[in-house]
Amino acid sequence: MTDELKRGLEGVLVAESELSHIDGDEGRLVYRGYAIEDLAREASYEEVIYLLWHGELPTREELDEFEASMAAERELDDDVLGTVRELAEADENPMAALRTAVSQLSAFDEDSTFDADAVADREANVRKGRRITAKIPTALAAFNRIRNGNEPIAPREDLGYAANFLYMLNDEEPDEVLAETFDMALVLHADHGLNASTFSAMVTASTLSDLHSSVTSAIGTLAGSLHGGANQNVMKMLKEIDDSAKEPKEWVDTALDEGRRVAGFGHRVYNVKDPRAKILGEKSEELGEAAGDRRWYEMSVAIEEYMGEQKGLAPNVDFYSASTYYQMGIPIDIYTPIFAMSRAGGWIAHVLEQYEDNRLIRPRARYVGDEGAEFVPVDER
Ligand SMILES: CC(=O)SCCNC(=O)CCNC(=O)[C@H](O)C(C)(C)COP(=O)(O)OP(=O)(O)OC[C@H]1O[C@@H](n2cnc3c(N)ncnc32)[C@H](O)[C@@H]1OP(=O)(O)O
Ligand SMILES: O=C([O-])CC(=O)C(=O)O
Repeated sequence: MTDELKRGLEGVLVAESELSHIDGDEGRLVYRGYAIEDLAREASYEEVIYLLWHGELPTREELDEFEASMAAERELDDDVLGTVRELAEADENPMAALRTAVSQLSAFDEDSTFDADAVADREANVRKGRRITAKIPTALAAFNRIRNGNEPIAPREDLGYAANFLYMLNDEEPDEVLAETFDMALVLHADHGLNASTFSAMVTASTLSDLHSSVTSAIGTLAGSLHGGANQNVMKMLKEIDDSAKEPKEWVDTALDEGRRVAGFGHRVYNVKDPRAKILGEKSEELGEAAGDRRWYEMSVAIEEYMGEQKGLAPNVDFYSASTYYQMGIPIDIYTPIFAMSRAGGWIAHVLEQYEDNRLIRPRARYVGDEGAEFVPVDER
């Protein structure tokens, strides 16, 4: 047993995984051996989660079957839709609403179980994983429509995962550029080693709790501003800079002087620019070019250059996803739930892996509290 303290578990190896590999010095990311750049360009989100869950890229036939089986699971049970409605009408935070809805899904899942002998059943977990992943977009799109005074749009089975979400969100089929850009963003966010939310899912699974609990834990963990919550804070910063007509530098100087973190910069594993930020930066630029408004992209580039000079920090995945989603017309406060929609594929893959070779995850803390305190009964204190 070592007594070396690793705050934030930095660098601590706790598992072996075949899912994703990050080279933080070279800025490289692979899912099961495939470079993220190739997957982003060539593969759909469904193809990528098939790869993560089943270990190999699907054949055409396997992909068709997998897509159809996911698409058939998109509808929400009326009770879950009722909960989503209540939460939307109460103006709940979208991540909190998603967390609650995903938790409730287990009540209507025929494979739902807390039986220790059954929680790790791989086939049942793949079925549950398909249902959870298929239903998250429906819940999120319905939530957004209801809080804006609109009725939810029923999912369509003939559209891909990405296109169907945009269709349900906007009551309009997206054009090819929007659907492909969104699909690519989902591919880029699908997995990333033992990030905090994935680890949270694994810790939950390691107690032999169930998949719904694992994904619910992960959603709660992703929500924080040091993790998935950063993407919306990036866009808030860009909007604030735009509204104030300040130079991006000035805004950053003020934030740093006040000891605040600049959202979208820094990473526990990357020491260089995140490869996903490169791809999303290109998308952000293309969207700005197409709209004849390069403002959001250029402001982002100015911040990137200045943060590099001032702090030696490079953008992470959240930085350019913000201006990409904004230029796609997506509401800012659902950027993090969209991250969850994608990362669900990775969470489930890691939970499947955890169950295969499970050991309870349980680190320890160095006790620095008092010893030998003498107990005094409450009325004598
Ligand atoms: C999908 C994702 O989860 S990607 C990450 C998304 N989160 C963000 O973008 C939020 C902003 N970034 C951060 O807060 C951090 O870079 C993290 C949490 C992502 C990584 O943090 P860690 O590896 O734990 O680094 P740590 O928090 O110890 O920071 C190291 C130093 O860099 C500074 N730093 C790190 N990131 C930033 C930032 N974005 N802005 C300003 N300073 C920063 C810290 O203040 C600290 O400085 P100090 O040593 O002088 O106190
Ligand atoms: O890996 C991490 O620490 C953060 C994360 O989820 C990502 O970058 O996608």
